[in-house]
Amino acid sequence: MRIHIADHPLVAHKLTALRDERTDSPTFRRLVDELVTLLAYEATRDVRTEPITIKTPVAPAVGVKLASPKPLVVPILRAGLGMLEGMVRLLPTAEVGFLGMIRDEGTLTVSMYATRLPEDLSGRQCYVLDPMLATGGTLSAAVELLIDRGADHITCVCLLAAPEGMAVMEEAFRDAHVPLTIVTAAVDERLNDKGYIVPGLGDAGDRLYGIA
Ligand SMILES: O=P(O)(O)OC[C@H]1O[C@H](OP(=O)(O)OP(=O)(O)O)[C@H](O)[C@@H]1O
Ligand SMILES: O=c1cc[nH]c(=O)[nH]1
Ligand SMILES: [Mg+2]
Repeated sequence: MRIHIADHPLVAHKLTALRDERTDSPTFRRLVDELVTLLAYEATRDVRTEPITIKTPVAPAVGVKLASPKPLVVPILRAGLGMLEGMVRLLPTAEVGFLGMIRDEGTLTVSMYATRLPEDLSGRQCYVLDPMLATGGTLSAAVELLIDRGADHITCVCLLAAPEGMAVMEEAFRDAHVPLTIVTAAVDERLNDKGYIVPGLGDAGDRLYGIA
């Protein structure tokens, strides 16, 4: 598994504003959108392209276009939905699949309540969107499902990660034959006893959408 921590002053600036408890929902949504655009630039470094020839006003030129099959972007509901627009803006040919997942706040175990994905993901590059990688229960279950359906290249885009969640992902996919990358804006200190990232930003879903 490859881990990329986006080390850029604009990323750090936006992340600081996101963490701030005084940031209201409309501003939080806008900052998530902007931050994803910056992370998407890194996350799509290996996106497959194919050559095309076009004509400039002056001469023919060889360029590239996004390859087929189309990349698949998979936001994990709810909070991952806040990252969708920022991602597809940079990947306009992408298709979008959905996973609805929620963790029990007491036991921290995850259940999947919605799945809307192609049955066969063979040959597809997949981009999983989830702002928070905490215990890793959610993201590991999502990645496992994509691998089971044949995805052959998976990149997870997270705003924040905890070391505990990173370790769970490393262990779960140690022997995976699929290239797996996690792109995140920062790795925080730890989880608290309720499974929240410290210092983190609180509950990403609630801060985006308001209801628990
Ligand atoms: O790494 P984990 O310990 O599994 O926690 C991370 C998950 O928790 C949050 O989702 P939540 O269950 O709060 O659902 P929501 O997005 O609907 O708020 C977050 O959006 C992640 O999906
Ligand atoms: O800190 C955390 C952990 C899980 N989910 C969140 O939204 N925030
Ligand atoms: Mg939540």
